[in-house]
Amino acid sequence: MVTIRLTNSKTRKKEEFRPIDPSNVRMYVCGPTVYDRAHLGNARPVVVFDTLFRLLRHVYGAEHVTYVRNFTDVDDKINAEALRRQQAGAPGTLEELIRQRTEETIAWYHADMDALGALRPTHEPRATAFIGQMIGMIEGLIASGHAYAAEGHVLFRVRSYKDYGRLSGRSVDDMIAGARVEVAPFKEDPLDFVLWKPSSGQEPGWDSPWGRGRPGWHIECSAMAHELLGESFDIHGGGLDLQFPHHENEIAQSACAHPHGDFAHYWLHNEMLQVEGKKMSKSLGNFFTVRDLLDQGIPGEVIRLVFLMTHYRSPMDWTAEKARQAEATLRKWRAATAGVAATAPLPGVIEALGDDLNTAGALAALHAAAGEGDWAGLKASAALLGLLADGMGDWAAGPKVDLSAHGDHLAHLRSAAMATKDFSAVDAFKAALIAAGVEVRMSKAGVELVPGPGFDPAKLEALQ
Ligand SMILES: Nc1ncnc2c1ncn2[C@@H]1O[C@H](COP(=O)(O)OP(=O)(O)OP(=O)(O)O)[C@@H](O)[C@H]1O
Ligand SMILES: [Zn+2]
Repeated sequence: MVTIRLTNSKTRKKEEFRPIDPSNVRMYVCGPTVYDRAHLGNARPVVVFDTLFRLLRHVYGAEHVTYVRNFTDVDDKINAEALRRQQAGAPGTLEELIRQRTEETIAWYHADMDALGALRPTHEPRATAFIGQMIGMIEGLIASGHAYAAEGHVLFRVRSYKDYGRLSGRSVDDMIAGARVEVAPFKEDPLDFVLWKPSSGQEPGWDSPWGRGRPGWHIECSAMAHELLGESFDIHGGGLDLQFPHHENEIAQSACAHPHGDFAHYWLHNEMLQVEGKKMSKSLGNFFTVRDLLDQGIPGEVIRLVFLMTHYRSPMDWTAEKARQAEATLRKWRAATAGVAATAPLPGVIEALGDDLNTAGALAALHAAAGEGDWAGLKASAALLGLLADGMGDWAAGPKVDLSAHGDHLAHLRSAAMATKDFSAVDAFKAALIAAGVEVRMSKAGVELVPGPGFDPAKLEALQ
């Protein structure tokens, strides 16, 4: 059996992965709040945990891994978007508009993540389908003294759970000093967080022992993980931005509601996709969506490979240069493996992935195989990484590229040459374009550049 070692945020150590039940390895990953298109940062955990899912399936058998990733379809951001649409004149009740928004966003999410070669998880529960379980869990927490109802809200009593703060390594008192905790008159302690809150007529709500209301975000994950994976399961994942408070709160609720279980054994957190040193996020406005990149003609497979080039626990940026490198690599690999029958994944790839999902190391093994001409091993290894799959889209048509700057430059050289009668610069630039696989059409009307079948963006880049 292959040994897998994972860095467990709970212990801050790289540990050997030992599943509770090798015939049913269980993983929960926090999914998206479905109010808008996923940005590129949102795609990072999808690719990271998809890679882990694929590795686990390879090691334990595809039938022996259960992967749950939820959709948070009850959230104030969704309500706000629906309300905005209604105010802009969209027909339908608020409830219908909310439903429309979540349906539409889930469909986008599936299309975008499919394009990245991510397998659909075993279960994709929607929070709104588990409200009964959430209410049940909250009732249990009240009964055991870990939660209290006040003014239509139910709050978790943070100080009733002695290990609160362990995952993120914070003390309760530091949190009070540092965190933006909401002080509300009905809270016993500013740290206490919401399990349930009242809904106005405008907001989606469900009947509960505390009146019509809706769950807080944290309890959603605890209830869905419990329902689908049980009191104790193997891996819980998500972005590092969720470690505190979301995951800390999930642990506290679950540990107190199910004292005989131990919730997740291994906690994994992916680092952030950044833009100029800052987390890509909707609130900062420094984002672009996966769909933006796909629409620019960048194949999903290229986006996936760019993610795999960086270890999941390191921050990373998206750069055009990385995309070009990834694209050149995939073009080469695709051409060389066409018609080749895949054998088994290379041992070096399994070993690297088993070492805390060292995807960069796995890719190095693929490059080495390419160097040796082991295309059968490379093809099998690429499949394990979710690359070179058949029908991964836009490749046949080739990428859409913007050659207008090169076209303008060529036109400029030509008009200069008309004056001097020296066409050597024009000829040299034209030859370089052709060498990069660009078809050059020059007429009196102007210059037209079209990427040809052997188009190589890296060579084009060298011309600028
Ligand atoms: N810049 C990023 N890099 C990596 N992962 C991210 C980034 N931003 C969000 N995530 C992850 O995306 C997943 C979905 O998160 P969620 O839907 O809550 O994001 P969001 O609230 O839309 O994002 P934002 O943080 O931009 O408001 C979570 O696992 C979260 O950790
Ligand atoms: Zn969660």
